[in-house]
Amino acid sequence: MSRIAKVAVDLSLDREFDYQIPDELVSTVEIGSRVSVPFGHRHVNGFVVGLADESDLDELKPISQVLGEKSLITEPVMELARWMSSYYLAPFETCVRSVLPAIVRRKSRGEKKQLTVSLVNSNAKEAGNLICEDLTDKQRAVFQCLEKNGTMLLSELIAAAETTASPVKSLEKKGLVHISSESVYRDPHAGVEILKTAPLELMPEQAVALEKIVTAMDAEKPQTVLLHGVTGSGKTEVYLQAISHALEQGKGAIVLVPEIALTPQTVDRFRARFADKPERVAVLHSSLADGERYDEWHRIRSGEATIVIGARSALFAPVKNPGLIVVDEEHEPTYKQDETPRYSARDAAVMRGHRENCAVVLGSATPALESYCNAKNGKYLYVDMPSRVDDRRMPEIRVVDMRLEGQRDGKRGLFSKELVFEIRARLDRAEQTMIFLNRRGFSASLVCPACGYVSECEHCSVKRTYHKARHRLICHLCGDEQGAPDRCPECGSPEFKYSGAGTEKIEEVMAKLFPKANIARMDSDTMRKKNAHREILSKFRVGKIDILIGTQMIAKGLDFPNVTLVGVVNPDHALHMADFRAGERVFQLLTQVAGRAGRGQVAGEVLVQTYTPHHPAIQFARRMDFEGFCDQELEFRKELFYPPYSHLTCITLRGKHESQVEQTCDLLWQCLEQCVSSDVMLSPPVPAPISRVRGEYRWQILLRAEKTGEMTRPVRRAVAAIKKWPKGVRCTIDIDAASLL
Ligand SMILES: Nc1ncnc2c1ncn2[C@@H]1O[C@H](COP(=O)(O)OP(=O)(O)OP(=O)(O)O)[C@@H](O)[C@H]1O
Ligand SMILES: [Zn+2]
Repeated sequence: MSRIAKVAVDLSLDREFDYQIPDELVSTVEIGSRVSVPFGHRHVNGFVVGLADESDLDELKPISQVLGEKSLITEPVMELARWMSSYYLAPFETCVRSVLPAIVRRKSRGEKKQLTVSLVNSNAKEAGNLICEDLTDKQRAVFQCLEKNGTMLLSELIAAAETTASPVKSLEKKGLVHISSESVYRDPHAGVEILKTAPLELMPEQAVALEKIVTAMDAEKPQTVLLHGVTGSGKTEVYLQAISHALEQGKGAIVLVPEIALTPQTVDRFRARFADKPERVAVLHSSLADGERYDEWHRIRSGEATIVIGARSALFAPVKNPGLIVVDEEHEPTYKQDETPRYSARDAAVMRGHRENCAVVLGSATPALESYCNAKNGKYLYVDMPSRVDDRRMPEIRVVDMRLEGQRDGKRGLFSKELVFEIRARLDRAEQTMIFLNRRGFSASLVCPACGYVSECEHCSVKRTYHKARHRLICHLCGDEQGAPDRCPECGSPEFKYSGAGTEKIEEVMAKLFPKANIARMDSDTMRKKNAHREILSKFRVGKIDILIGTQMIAKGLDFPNVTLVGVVNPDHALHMADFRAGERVFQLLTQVAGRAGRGQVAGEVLVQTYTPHHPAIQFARRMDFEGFCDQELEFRKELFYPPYSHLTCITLRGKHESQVEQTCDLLWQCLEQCVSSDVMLSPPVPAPISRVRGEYRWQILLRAEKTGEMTRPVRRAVAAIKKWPKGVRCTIDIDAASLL
């Protein structure tokens, strides 16, 4: 039995402290236990992160108390936190904290209790008759109510007997009723009924894929598999059957889905397959209430739930002995957390797989170039499914050159003639259309043609977006908003121009073009209410909506067989972003959006309206040529030593005073220059592409190297070398940065 515990306390000190484990706690303290320890003159809480037999210190204070019954962090998850801390250069304690939902960390007792009341025994009736005369009217009413209904919730009993708790208490004192407290499960799916689905008979490609995955799962050293399946190839069905295999082996499974694709539809598909024992499936995502999250997490910890489906942080779910971890849409940038620790859930999943000796499946129709190269190099097993279920045809993608469109009409409309024509054809045939535009609001910007004034956010270096319904100008970066002016604040001209359409405007114009159609819009503005998602999607499913307009919310994972047309409006602005992955992102997005069309009997069609029709990302997407896209993109990455040929670290300094930020950045760069080896490519400091956010200026330094370790050591040293780190300048280090904006 170890006698010394290493404890990370909740004080952001980034170090561990040794404590003695007192005799009476030896059997309860384990790695991951939540404990209370003396610290200076007070007590603080912390986690046991390690156990030891010896300490460098002679006198150790004892742990005062263990909070909760079970350790909260299992050993493999604790190891994962340690790996994150060293790989992503994040304080260990922050990593430990981030593997637990806040509510689980805060409350050692967070279950919801309910009081139930029952008659004491079968003789109670007789006893009741005997003593009925002794009872007050109210007590009698309560007694009779229980006689009639059996055990009742205290609250229901009080309501039914039209009384208060006090007569019930009196009856308890007389020994006639028993009041007990029971935990109630806060069910995130309360009221939603699902029917069990049977496994589908697999298509040949699916069968091969499943077989390879199962072999990887059963191997002595389970492997990571890249499942490259085109949209509609039935990846989800393969996941489901692979999970069944894990269950048969007595193991659990974790399925990660991007938050945005974590629609009720997706969750229901998993719940339905395992509906014979619904308690086996737990969900973890951001729209759960705290209590629901607490219960779901503890159901996993207790071993009741063995299948977890959730967003990024569900990777840390305390599933015992997982047999499979699935990362669906593995290319999604949202798997990268954008606060410390800046981990990639995909890469951390592969890491957890290694540690728990469990297979990992990364699935996508458009794998990230990093994963694709890992598969081609043999690091991952490559499995592909190049055709759709039932040999359904891939949609035909047409690129509409909006430059020509403009010339034809003399004036530029929002929609091309072709798109309008095709939508009308769908309405006539009672088929459905989706229109995708990755910009919410009404207009991207407000411009004064007279003096050239553009409304920009005061705190960020971006334009404000006009929201017409609310008649306000809103900054999409910091959320700052103000009323839209009637005339130009600079020159007073009343001739304002709003340019660059958003989803709100598309909806308005559509409604004018197709007055009889049912049109709905899905973006973060219309999705504020809790069940808005479910409502719109189920209306769309049953055909009550003809045209669904949306942002990236509608790009992924949705499976609506009656959608035969997808229109993409202006993917161009994403191409012009100052990020080396811009082309890759547009290619992925177009492929995903296009994948929503033609998933049923009727073939689908996709129209992409663009001002840059010849851009390779658009052309390769049109031809559905993933390999062609990769070849040319990889060539460019290789030439410039960008990922996947290197690992990339982005250091960002931010602060209110630009000169201070710039000077500190220069200083840091000089330190770095002295620390890095010749294997590291160090770029000089530059202002970030979005140079100001929330009133703070931002400067960046990029480092690239084949191995991350070659950068982390010098970066750590350089940051420490700056003795006088000016107050007000903050530094973030992003290893394997997903975005440079
Ligand atoms: N073996 C099968 N037999 C019949 N239908 C199937 C089979 N496998 C999957 N399907 C159906 O095909 C459709 C597409 O499958 P699924 O959604 O799993 O594809 P996917 O590859 O995950 O798609 P995407 O990446 O586009 O979201 C679904 O409606 C699914 O029920
Ligand atoms: Zn702003």
